[in-house]
Amino acid sequence: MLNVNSISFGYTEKMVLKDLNFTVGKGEHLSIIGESGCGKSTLLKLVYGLLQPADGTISWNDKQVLGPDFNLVPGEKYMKYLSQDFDLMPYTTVEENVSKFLSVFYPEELQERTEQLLEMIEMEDFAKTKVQFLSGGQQQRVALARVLAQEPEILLLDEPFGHIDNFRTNSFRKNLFNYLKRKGITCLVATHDMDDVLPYADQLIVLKDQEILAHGTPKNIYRHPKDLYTASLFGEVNVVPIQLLKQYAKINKSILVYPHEFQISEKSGLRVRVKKSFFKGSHYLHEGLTDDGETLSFTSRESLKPETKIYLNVALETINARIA
Ligand SMILES: Nc1ncnc2c1ncn2[C@@H]1O[C@H](COP(=O)(O)OP(=O)(O)OP(=O)(O)O)[C@@H](O)[C@H]1O
Repeated sequence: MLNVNSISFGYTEKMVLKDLNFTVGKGEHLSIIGESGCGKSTLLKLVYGLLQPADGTISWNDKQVLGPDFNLVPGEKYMKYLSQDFDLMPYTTVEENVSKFLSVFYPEELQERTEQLLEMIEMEDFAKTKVQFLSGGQQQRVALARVLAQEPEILLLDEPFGHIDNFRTNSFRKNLFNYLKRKGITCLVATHDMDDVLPYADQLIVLKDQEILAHGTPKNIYRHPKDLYTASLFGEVNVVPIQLLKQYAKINKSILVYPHEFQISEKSGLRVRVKKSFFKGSHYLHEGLTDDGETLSFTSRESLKPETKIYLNVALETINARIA
């Protein structure tokens, strides 16, 4: 188990992270999200031992991770960190880059493992291509296979699909996260992409103002966002006074409503005039104006003409869940 215990850190006197505490079990997937500059990469570097915490300890199975003050060559053997720099050998082939870390004493196994890893990154056809001739996204995939060839117990990934196009990302992401689960490799992923988080992460940490603002399962944090900051990390969100939705309500409070949580009615509810519509593939996202001049985002399956008047409603159970 990875144990991060009261970690604080600053590059200067100003702290970037303050008193962080969490644990990650063997084979678990933890995602770290938060606005740009909130300290996601810094946290991964601390866990890897590249930075020295000002306070606190980090340990893996009760063995302390030593930072650069105590470790001449920072980084632990059982842990791999894939940063934005890929650290590949450009003048050798994809195959050689990956197999370099496999044992040469078992040539058959070496060949099989290399093929397995190339299949996982969907680069079988590039086995004999020199890395210098690959695109950024392809290099990122090779870097990942190379790291996995070293069979780490923990893998730290910083924006792992940042250079890979959407077309590839979906299948590659699925291959990778399934592979890590199968092998029982613990992984910590710093990301902006909710498609990395919602389907795969066992735990989610939201960072803000040096601290952990929310910590739980992705489902729980998504369904019960603590505040606008957290909800906004998942996409568009509305802040709606309850009295606008239920006039009889005595509570003078606002709740967070995701666009798809509005139900559209032609008869009753909160009256809105459609202003703009955006085609999103599976649905339309609309911007509408209430009689009070508030802009709300909501979705529908069908297109809506500008200036159409419709009524929005939110299920009582959603309202109750958000008030709580
Ligand atoms: N080497 C450094 N020296 C000084 N300050 C740094 C250094 N690296 C990062 N910082 C600062 O520390 C803070 C956290 O940076 P970090 O890169 O960890 O954020 P992040 O959440 O990973 O951002 P992003 O999502 O944009 O990658 C930022 O304010 C950044 O400017």
